Amino acid sequence: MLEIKNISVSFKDKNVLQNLNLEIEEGIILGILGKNGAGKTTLFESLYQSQKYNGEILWQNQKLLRKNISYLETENYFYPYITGKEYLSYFSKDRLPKTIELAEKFQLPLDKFVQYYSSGMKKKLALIGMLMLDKPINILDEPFNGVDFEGVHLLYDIIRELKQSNKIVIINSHIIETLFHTCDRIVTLENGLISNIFEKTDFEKLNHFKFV
Ligand SMILES: Nc1ncnc2c1ncn2[C@@H]1O[C@H](COP(=O)(O)OP(=O)(O)OP(=O)(O)O)[C@@H](O)[C@H]1O
Repeated sequence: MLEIKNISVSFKDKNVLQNLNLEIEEGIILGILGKNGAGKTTLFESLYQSQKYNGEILWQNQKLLRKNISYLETENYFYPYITGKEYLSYFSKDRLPKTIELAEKFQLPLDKFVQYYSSGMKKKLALIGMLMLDKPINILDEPFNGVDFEGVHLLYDIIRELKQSNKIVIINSHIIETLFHTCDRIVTLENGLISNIFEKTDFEKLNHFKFV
């Protein structure tokens, strides 16, 4: 279980997260919906331990450590003169064949310098690297952005596999249909806390949902 307990984050006089609480069980794919500036990135960075916060984040009853979590950020930055294959070799070590298989499914030109990749290709490359880290908790921030039709379907399969391996996946997407398709549960982030929790059977209600 991942337990987020009374997390608060402030920037100067702005309280971005205010005593936010959330529990996520293993094998759950959780979607987060929030308006621009609602604090999703701040929450992800707190989970990733790159943002200072007040409160507690526990994984299996211990303080959550960076080694247990991976984070696919919205923007992906690469050294331009590295090839896709060289990049992935840093992550995969003993799993290079699996990595290359995934890259082939995504039709990534692995021998090209990353500087010649499109933004969708960079997203796919970063995603494969992240998957190879094989962490129990995985944050995907806008993973569908820039990814082509076939890539989206591959990503659906990958998320399904992560669920089958009992991993936690936290997804932020402004394309609600992608959340309907992938998530077991969707929460809304408003005024610094989790304002609603929708289970799969309630997703229909989100079609009419309005933020306060
Ligand atoms: N380092 C910072 N210093 C000051 N204010 C910040 C900082 N980081 C974020 N903020 C503010 O905190 C609020 C939440 O930002 P955050 O990036 O977490 O929102 P978000 O939900 O990820 O937004 P978006 O959907 O636009 O990416 C915003 O008002 C933002 O301006």
